[in-house]
Amino acid sequence: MTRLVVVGAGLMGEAIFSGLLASGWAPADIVVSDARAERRAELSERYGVGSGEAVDAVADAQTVLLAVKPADVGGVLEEIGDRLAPDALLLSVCAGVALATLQAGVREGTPVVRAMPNTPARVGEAITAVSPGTHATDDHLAEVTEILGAVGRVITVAEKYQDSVTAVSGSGPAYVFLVAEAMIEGGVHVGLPRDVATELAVQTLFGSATLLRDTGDHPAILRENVTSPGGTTAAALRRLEDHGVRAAFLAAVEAARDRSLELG
Ligand SMILES: NC(=O)C1=CN([C@@H]2O[C@H](COP(=O)(O)OP(=O)(O)OC[C@H]3O[C@@H](n4cnc5c(N)ncnc54)[C@H](OP(=O)(O)O)[C@@H]3O)[C@@H](O)[C@H]2O)C=CC1
Ligand SMILES: O=C(O)[C@@H]1CCC=N1
Repeated sequence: MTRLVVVGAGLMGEAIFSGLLASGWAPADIVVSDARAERRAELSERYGVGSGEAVDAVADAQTVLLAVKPADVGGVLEEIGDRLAPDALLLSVCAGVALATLQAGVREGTPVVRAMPNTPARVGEAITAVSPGTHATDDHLAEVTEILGAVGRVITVAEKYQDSVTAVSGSGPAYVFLVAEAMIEGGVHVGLPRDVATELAVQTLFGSATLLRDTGDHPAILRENVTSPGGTTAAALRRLEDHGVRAAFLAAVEAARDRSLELG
């Protein structure tokens, strides 16, 4: 049996299976299936993994990772839903797609887990929230935790939180990259060479995230530590508040949550 068959080897599918390879999985444990034969061939060549048509590959899979766009899920499940091996596990990372929809697309009794990872999986620093379906046991959750734990941290949440999780951590890297872009542009605006501004911004984000995670201190405390009375940071934060940055983040997360609900 193939340990993992990836159906939809785009950005997220590749991020996960390449992370698994980096963590020590053998290429022979993985088969990738994508809509385009050239993409399958390219991935097979680059990583040494197997490749094939989804409809054939899933019949021999221990776990099927579903990583196609939400709009393609219905068609893909029609194609592969009744081809999964009787005890195979379906693991979906598709935004907004509910466990009920996934379970309705496979044979009765098939274990299903819904998950929301993020692209830092590419460097082993993802955070993934998983929600087990009706027939997923602790052993299935352990298998999912082993797969997604190879590319970062894993937490379990009730399915009702998945759309909100998507809005915070699934989409979250994009918010951070936007902040990075803006900080770099700010540096260039005040006269720094672009490469210097980039190094300063990237290491500042990395260092700040590490400080936040490793100390466990509340972000407000860490922000206060940087903010000298009447100093430079206070002047900058005043401008950010004037421009409604905090409110913009609240609205953005809410919009992402609502869009996830719509996608489902
Ligand atoms: N990108 C992200 O940050 C995150 C994405 N997700 C979720 O992951 C899923 C994939 O997203 P992402 O990787 O960004 O999207 P991509 O478009 O990069 O990947 C989807 C892949 O699925 C392929 N595909 C389409 N139809 C089929 C089919 N019938 N059989 C096999 N493969 C097929 C596509 O091929 P082709 O290009 O030829 O159409 C494409 O390579 C989405 O559901 C998304 O919600 C979850 C967390 C984070
Ligand atoms: O933008 C999206 O819909 C996907 C889901 C989370 C991140 N990317």
